[in-house]
Amino acid sequence: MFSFLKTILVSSANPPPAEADTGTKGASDAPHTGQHKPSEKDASRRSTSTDSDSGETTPKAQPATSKTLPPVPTFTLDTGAPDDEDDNLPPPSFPAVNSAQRASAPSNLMGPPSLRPSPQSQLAAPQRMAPPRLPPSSAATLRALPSGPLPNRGPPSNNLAAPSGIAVRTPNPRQKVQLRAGYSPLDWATLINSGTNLSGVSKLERVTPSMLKQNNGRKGRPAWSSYQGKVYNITPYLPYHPGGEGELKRAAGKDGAKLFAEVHPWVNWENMLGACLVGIMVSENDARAKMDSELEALD
Ligand code: HEM
Repeated sequence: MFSFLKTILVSSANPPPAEADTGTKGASDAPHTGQHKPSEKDASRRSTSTDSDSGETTPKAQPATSKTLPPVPTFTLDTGAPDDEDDNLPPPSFPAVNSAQRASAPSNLMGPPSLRPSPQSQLAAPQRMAPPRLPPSSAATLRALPSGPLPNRGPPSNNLAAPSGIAVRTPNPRQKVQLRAGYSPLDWATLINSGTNLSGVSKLERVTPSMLKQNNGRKGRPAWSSYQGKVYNITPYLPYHPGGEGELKRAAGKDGAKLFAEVHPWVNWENMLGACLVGIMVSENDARAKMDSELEALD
């Protein structure tokens, strides 16, 4: 470490011989000791430089002089010169000259000093920048209520409040009913997960159209309804139906798939009515043929 520093000090104390006449090439060849011994290489270079002096065209590095360098710009600090000098400066480039921020900002925050208000008005002015003023058309658009179902969501609630606070009815109101205590969707989920048989039959049935029609929920009979070939006993679900018993009864004794799909295609009836499965739909002929074969087996 010390020897290295010593080397540097000695080197700076004994700089290598000036080579302005031979260019800068020889500088890198100078030994670290600072004792520049002219080698054969240097001698040959000197001879080359001498050749160039005598007319060769190899370009040489020239020392920089004030004639070749561009003038260096000078800067001076503002030492409290009068404001009048600043009035000639252009306004700051941000925010843009015609922007809403600039238009709505207090003038003491923007613009050249010549536009600044007097000290009295500065005291009264708000210190925060006011929000940008929107044109009347865009303000109305922001406040407009959605008129139809929102994308990827269920039908909108019909209790949307207008900005004025008055409830407005949407064109697609929900027809949900107030369910009695103990008949919420959660209560239904608890019931079907309890493993209780809600079908009203001991084994799966082959249900003919006439059988389906007969079990329509009237005169003490259960209400059956078919969905894609499967028959469900919808009687236990009636008080739990969010759309009301009356709506659900419209599907009793018949195929309810069309009505169902018209109102809430997103509801999974298979999951909700699994515990209510009565059987599968068969044609009258199938049922008759089955009965015949069973009678034959008995003979
Ligand atoms: C047996 C099969 C059915 C099941 C499991 C069922 C289930 C449901 C469920 C879970 C809801 C709430 C939907 C929600 O919150 O998004 C509902 C609502 C409703 N259901 Fe059903 N439903 C059935 C059949 C029917 C039928 C056949 C009709 C009409 C004929 C009907 C009419 C309605 C109506 C009007 C609503 C309220 C409106 C709405 O939620 O958008 N439902 N039903």
